[in-house]
Amino acid sequence: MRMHAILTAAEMRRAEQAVIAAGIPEYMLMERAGAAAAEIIWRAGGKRDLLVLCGPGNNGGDGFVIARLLRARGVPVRVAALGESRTDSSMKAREAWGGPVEAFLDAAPATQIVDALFGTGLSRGLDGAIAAKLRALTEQASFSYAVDLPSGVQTDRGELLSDVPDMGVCIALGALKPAHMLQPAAGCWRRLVCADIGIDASGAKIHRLAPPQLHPPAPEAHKYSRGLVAVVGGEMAGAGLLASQAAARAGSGMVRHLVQGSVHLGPGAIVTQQADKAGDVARSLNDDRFRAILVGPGLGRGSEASDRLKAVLAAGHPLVLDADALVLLGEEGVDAIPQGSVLTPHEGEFVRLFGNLPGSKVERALEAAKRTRATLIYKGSDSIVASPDGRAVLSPPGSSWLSTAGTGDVLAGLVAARLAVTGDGFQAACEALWLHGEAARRAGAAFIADDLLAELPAAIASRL
Ligand SMILES: NC(=O)C1=CN([C@@H]2O[C@H](COP(=O)(O)OP(=O)(O)OC[C@H]3O[C@@H](n4cnc5c(N)ncnc54)[C@H](OP(=O)(O)O)[C@@H]3O)[C@@H](O)[C@H]2O)[C@@H](O)CC1
Ligand SMILES: [K+]
Repeated sequence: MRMHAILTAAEMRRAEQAVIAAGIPEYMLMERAGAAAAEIIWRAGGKRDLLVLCGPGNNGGDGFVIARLLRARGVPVRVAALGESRTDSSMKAREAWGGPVEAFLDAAPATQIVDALFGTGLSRGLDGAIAAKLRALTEQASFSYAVDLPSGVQTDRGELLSDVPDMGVCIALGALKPAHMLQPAAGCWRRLVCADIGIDASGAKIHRLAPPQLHPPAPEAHKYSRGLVAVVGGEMAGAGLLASQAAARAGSGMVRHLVQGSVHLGPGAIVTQQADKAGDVARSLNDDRFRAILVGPGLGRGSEASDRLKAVLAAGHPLVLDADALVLLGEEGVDAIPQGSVLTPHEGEFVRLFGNLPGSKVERALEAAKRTRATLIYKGSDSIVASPDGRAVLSPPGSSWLSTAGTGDVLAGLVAARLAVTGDGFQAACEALWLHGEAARRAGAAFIADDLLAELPAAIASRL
């Protein structure tokens, strides 16, 4: 399994400095970056006419290298620049290009365009006229490539500091940056490729979500050794049932669904147990064989729900806290969250729990994990798993069809199952997030949350 490292702009600069200190000049790195990008462009666009847009820094320098190398392959190349080149390496690359350089705002369109205006050194939004010209040229081109990042994208936060047109391919250089995974930036291209330029990113704390390595049950396994899960439901039985089924299909040995009222729904494999009062919940959970308890889906937000939640918090088992449990904890305060729990907030729940924390979504997720000493899945179209020890995993954009009722309940059930199986909150969160995305991919279009359940066995089988 290959874990893609994600480096912030500052970490990227440090990694670059380490390579330079080891004797590779900066210009050599620029040549590598330009060569890698040129290869990708050549494979996609061949000899179609190309316009390279170069900025004043090293991103522009990469552009000049790309222009020179593709010209040498017989591509009709023009270059347009935003003024003079300002770094030593980009001046060198411009000199090596040696051809004409048009004024950016006057550049005529081309079949292919390369955005090498700004990369990790972007410090503010593009001027209106420059952004408008970049959009016009991009829309007039049939092929468009962003070098490292589309110009206007903030590297660490994934924000758009000015208007960014839709690009065809984004060519990340050396390592992925947070903006390659975070929205809205991650929605600005159709394809993302990462070019290796010899940067050592092995110390990275942030990675892209990778397909997990899963294992079948051991030969001597039985239902309790595989992990007993409880799903503590409440007012709305359907949500708890979805979560229970997800937990049952994601590798746990047995699932008990504690319901309010005499509701007996769902497949026979799920043990439905009536637990009307908080005391019933406490009694049911008084069993050492539980490896994970999920509470939140369908719980409700009234005083009864609050009492049920307290019974769960006091039970002393590894917990997955989702949905209404997070809302109730938002009122109660995060101090009530037992250390080592897994929390699965979406944006609204996150803000209720932690307020408006500063920084990027990654920094906010890590700060919340540190405060609660819990693993977080900070959900969204750019979900993040954050550990209190500082590790974070960022999920690439998945199926937008997941934005439908009940998919969060399925994810919470998956986390509970994987927690019961692995005993490790961070690993469980990563595995669950990947399985959820993979089930959605397999379910195709216009699915409902229940459809994800049927896809789980195949998603799991693909990783054994
Ligand atoms: N790290 C690596 O290992 C490697 C990195 N490489 C490449 O280098 C890139 C980073 O290069 P970089 O640091 O020179 O920054 P870059 O993005 O070219 O822009 C900085 C310049 O733009 C200016 N400027 C900023 N915003 C502006 C605005 N809105 N409007 C106008 N001007 C604006 C800014 O000026 P200032 O903010 O000081 O006014 C400065 O002059 C990286 O993305 C990758 O492509 C590879 O070559 C090799 C290996
Ligand atoms: K760029």
